[in-house]
Amino acid sequence: MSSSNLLSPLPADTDVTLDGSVSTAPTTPDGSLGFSPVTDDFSGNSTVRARLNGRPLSTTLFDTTTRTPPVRNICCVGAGYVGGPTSAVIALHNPHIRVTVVDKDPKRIRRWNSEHPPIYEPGLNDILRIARDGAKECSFPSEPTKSPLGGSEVNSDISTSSSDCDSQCEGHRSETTTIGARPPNLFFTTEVAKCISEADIVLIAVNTPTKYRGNGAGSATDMTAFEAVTAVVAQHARPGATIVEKSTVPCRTAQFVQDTLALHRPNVHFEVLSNPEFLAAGTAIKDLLNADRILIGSNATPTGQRASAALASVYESWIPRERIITTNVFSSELAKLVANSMLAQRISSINSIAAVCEATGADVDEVAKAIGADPRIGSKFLKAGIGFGGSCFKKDVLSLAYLAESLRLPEVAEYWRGVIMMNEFARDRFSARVVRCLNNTLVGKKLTVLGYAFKKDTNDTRESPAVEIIRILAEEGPREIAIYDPCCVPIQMEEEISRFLGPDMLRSNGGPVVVYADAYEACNAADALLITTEFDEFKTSTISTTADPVPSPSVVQAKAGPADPRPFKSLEPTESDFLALHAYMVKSSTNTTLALPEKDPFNRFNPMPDCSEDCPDCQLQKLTGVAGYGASQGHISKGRLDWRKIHYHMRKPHWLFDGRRVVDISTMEKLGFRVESVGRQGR
Ligand SMILES: NC(=O)c1ccc[n+]([C@@H]2O[C@H](COP(=O)([O-])OP(=O)(O)OC[C@H]3O[C@@H](n4cnc5c(N)ncnc54)[C@H](O)[C@@H]3O)[C@@H](O)[C@H]2O)c1
Ligand SMILES: O=c1ccn([C@@H]2O[C@H](COP(=O)(O)OP(=O)(O)O[C@H]3O[C@H](CO)[C@@H](O)[C@H](O)[C@H]3O)[C@@H](O)[C@H]2O)c(=O)[nH]1
Repeated sequence: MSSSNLLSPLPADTDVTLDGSVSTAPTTPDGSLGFSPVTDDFSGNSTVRARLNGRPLSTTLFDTTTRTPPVRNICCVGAGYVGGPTSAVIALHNPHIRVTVVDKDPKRIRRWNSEHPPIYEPGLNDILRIARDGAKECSFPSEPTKSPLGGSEVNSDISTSSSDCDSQCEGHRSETTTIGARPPNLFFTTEVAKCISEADIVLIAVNTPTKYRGNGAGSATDMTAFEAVTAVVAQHARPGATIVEKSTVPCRTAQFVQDTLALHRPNVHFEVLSNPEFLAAGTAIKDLLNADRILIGSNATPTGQRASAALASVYESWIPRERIITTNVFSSELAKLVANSMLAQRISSINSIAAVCEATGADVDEVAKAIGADPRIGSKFLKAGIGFGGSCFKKDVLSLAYLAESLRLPEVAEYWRGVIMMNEFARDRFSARVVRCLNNTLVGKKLTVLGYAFKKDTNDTRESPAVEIIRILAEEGPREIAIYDPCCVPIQMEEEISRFLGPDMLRSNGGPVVVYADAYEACNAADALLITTEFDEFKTSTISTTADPVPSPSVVQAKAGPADPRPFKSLEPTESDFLALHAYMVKSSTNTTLALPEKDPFNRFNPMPDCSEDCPDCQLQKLTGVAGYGASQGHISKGRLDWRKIHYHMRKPHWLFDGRRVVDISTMEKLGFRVESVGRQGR
């Protein structure tokens, strides 16, 4: 494909062939194939044939000798948790590529084009300010300065240094580093078809939840959004474009995509790749910037390999080549489901052992430490608790189980369903323990649930075990179920509880649930406290019955924030180097008069676009009067709870049920709490 075609996109309805001439290939009208990638054709034949035009998935009609064309334009369909941050990082590290994120939801797109994006992830805003808004040239000392705390001080040094001497002089070159200006290369829009038609690579990153009705309900993947996007891509993608599955999809979905393309555009060549995402909520930017692996599945044909190499080149802008794993397309699809299923399985495994510990006197944390020291097992993902939540683990384990059932492998399906069963067992065992300890009646009692999000440092509540625990406790008729979460916004929690558990659950409608913005008010006069999310705020505070131990150097460093990343590894700093320095400067700055988004120690950022009238973050700020309260600022720790104060204002006998193993049991018992902990024998 000639580069001039790549740079000057044609209208959405114009087809251009690889050699640049206009194609006569027809574009079919809207339509759906009604395909189920899981239940369709599982004959197990190694040569898979495209059913619609008889062409094998890997067949090419094209000259395979030409070099991989450079990628100049990427379109990501789906501006959600995955599409937004992934595209932002791709754009940050590839300033020569135009990255456009498209979504059918205009409200979501408006928010991406504003000061308050629809999701909060630490570090995301700084990346948007560079890639979406364009950035100014800036310079800074190449070595750490003596006064790391003086953000503005260093800033003034920079301007003196860059304006007072010739940038080519010897002294300047060794003391000052300059990072160039860049125009915006990240865009958010609802013009789905147009942007697809302009792209060399189309990433599909739409939601693929569990089906909630019909065949396979509660287990199979709901491919509605993915199928709809595939049809649009098939009609509008430019010939020769590479279509990438970024969504988590059932194994063999690539065949469906290829079939759809062939149906709509026979005789036009497209490559289909699988490139699943492994980021976790709350650490998305860190995970993307330092990905331990990038997985790309492709056809084994020369064109498949070329497409894979082109996508790999995008990641190679910041990920070392050796971390990019290439496989066949179905292996890649399956690997994503297996990665999540194995992580979920580890949690269920340790939670099954927690039940054994509770019955025997062994301690699950001690067992986890002992087994985790074996490098063949490893120590991660062995924290026992009330079970995993989140939008991915349950749905992906169920999708794998459904796949196995579709392949007539009921034993495999049953094995993986056991992971979900154990997860529910962990959660329900905890609620049952609370009720049992409280004399099997909650009538007239106040219980306080600490933590509503599915994991710490996020306000994401999808599939949070706390929700089901609240439902079970409410059935026992307590006087009050108080809820406090350091990260979630109370009015949003109330809205969710009303939606998931019914409006009658709320105190305002006569129910037992009251949501608090203050932990101490939530715990006041409580009969029992339940820790349901592993927030650091809930850990035993240093205000204890014993003197504080001398903190270790690593603890001192952790409190001080990130270290100065200078001098950088390479002479030409990367955008990641800049962000690391920026984070260090902002964290070290003592200037608290600046609102967080305005903190710009190097004067690199342009003004951010305004929010629209319907921005929920702005509305929330107006309502609460607190700037930065809510998702836009993310989680700003309020510090650890003062457990002594909480104990003083609670009712006897001071029950504390630790569902996440976060408190120090002996300290809490010395304070007077009656502690019941997951994975430890109770009274
Ligand atoms: N959330 C995570 O942490 C995570 C991590 C790894 C992988 N995944 C996978 O990535 C995929 C996306 O997940 P997500 O969390 O980003 O979902 P999401 O719900 O946050 O975002 C999906 C977006 O797609 C848009 N969309 C749906 N249909 C569309 C259409 N026809 N045209 C244009 N836009 C459309 C929606 O409006 C929405 O904004 C899923 O398959 C998920 O399993 C998610
Ligand atoms: O030892 C542990 C570790 C985690 N959890 C719980 O497990 C859940 C999931 O945690 P985590 O994996 O950190 O968060 P997710 O954002 O759900 O990320 C998972 O799901 C994503 C979506 O597919 C993947 O991309 C990530 O790699 C995968 O970690 C949370 O409820 C945690 O409390 C435990 O109970 N014990």
